[in-house]
Amino acid sequence: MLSRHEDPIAAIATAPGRGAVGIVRVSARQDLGPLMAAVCGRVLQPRHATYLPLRDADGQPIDHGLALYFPAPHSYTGEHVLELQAHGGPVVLQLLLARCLAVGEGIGLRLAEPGEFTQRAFLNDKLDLAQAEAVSDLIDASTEAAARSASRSLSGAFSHEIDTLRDRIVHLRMLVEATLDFPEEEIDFLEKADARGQLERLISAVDEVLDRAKQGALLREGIRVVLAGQPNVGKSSLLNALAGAELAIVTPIPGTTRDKVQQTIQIEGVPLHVIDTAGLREATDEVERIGISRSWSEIEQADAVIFLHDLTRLGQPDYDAGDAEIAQRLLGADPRQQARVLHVYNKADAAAPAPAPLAADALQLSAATGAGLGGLRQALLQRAGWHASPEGVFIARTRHVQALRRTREHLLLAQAQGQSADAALDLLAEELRLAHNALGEITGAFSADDLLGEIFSRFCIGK
Ligand SMILES: Nc1nc2c(c(=O)[nH]1)N(C=O)[C@@H](CNc1ccc(C(=O)N[C@@H](CCC(=O)O)C(=O)O)cc1)CN2
Ligand SMILES: Nc1nc2c(ncn2[C@@H]2O[C@H](COP(=O)(O)OP(=O)(O)OP(=O)(O)O)[C@@H](O)[C@H]2O)c(=O)[nH]1
Ligand SMILES: [Mg+2]
Repeated sequence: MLSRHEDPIAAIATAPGRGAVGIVRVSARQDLGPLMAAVCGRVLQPRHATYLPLRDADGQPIDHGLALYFPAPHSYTGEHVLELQAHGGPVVLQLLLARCLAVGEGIGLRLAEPGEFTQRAFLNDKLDLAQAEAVSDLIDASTEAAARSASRSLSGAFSHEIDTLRDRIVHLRMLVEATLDFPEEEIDFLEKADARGQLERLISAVDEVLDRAKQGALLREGIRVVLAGQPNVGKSSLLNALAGAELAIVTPIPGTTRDKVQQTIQIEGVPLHVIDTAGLREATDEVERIGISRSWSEIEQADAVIFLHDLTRLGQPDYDAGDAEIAQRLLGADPRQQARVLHVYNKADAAAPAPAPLAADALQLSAATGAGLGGLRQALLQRAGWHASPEGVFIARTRHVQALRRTREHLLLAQAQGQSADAALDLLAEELRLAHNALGEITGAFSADDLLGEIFSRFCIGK
């Protein structure tokens, strides 16, 4: 990874687009005195907002604004930071930015890459990697619950849990390494410290954090729910009912929806990306055929599939044959496929009650009246695996969940080594080392360069 002392020394600057107030932000390891003198006309008092004219090369004010100077290391990035807060028009900000870049040419001032301010904060130990990711997750949060849990992760709640686990692994590693170094005292060291008990409790603690991280990842990423079924069963009506808006076209004509319609809704703060698709049938029309093949590819990528049926048509031979054909392709013999699929019967308002015995976990509802939608929302949350209350969740990513899973696997292997009669201590030590490494990837103690590049390049410009 990039060493903390070899990061590029170029100074960086950025300005966002339109807003009430816009900030040109400069971060550099080099002295910003000359830049301040040129643009602000004076040396600023550290960490105090000063109202002054921001001047161009001819000494003419570009704007009057607030200037803030944060001398290193007490800044967001840990470098010297100068902020010029001006009126938020794009032209004003571009002029101000161009002026800074011209004055800063001597110190190599250039435009910042996406995420580069936060990357520098990470490289200068202001934030760990999980906190840096939380900055981006906070900005991109699609629900209030996601924003609150991102803020919790940014404050270090998640990192603290990881650091606590890491300390416990380090302690165990120390015991085992000490035993390896002094083999004659083997039994004493590990027995006396109850190393086996410690390892067992550590695995439970990892399980607990893993569960919370899964909830956090769910809150960040949401799940993809596809509405599938024969034409005219009410898929588009159900999307509209869930979203509370007329998003998709609804008509009595079978084959109305040709292309997918996607909308993100939230249920208890969990984002659900709901996708309405073209009704599934033997299509004769070329356009419809393409639509239907898209439906199937959406179904393949879904986390959950709502297989929608029409209560008013149950028992009609053509209709039943159509459903049977879809069921065969959708469910097959694979139990994992079946776990994804939720059977939902629509048009309960227009049908005689339960015309045929339905599967035990099937839901009945009416997209037209909204009856039964609450039950569907709960069933979707359950399918998603959501069982937390948003207050206790910190934001997390799939990357974190995977690292925790690998940590857990190595700890289990270490435990297996420790339990065998002729415990191979060197193998146990190795598994603990691997568990330590896997956990370290979360906060960035052991992270490859390409991973860091990937994480920061996904930030918006200016963070
Ligand atoms: N104007 C402005 N607002 C902003 C930011 C910014 O960069 N500029 N931030 C950008 O994301 C966030 C705030 N993040 C910040 C984090 C640390 C420091 C800072 O000065 N840290 C020093 C001193 C800490 C202290 O006094 O407790 C330090 O870490 O040493 C500033 C902003 C949100 N609002
Ligand atoms: N009575 C009643 N009619 C409904 C209900 N939901 C949908 N409909 C009607 O069923 C017809 C088809 O609804 P859509 O939502 O367009 O059905 P779809 O499954 O999207 O159809 P395609 O796009 O053709 O695949 C429309 O006339 C709707 O008004 C319901 O809950 N009750
Ligand atoms: Mg439709």
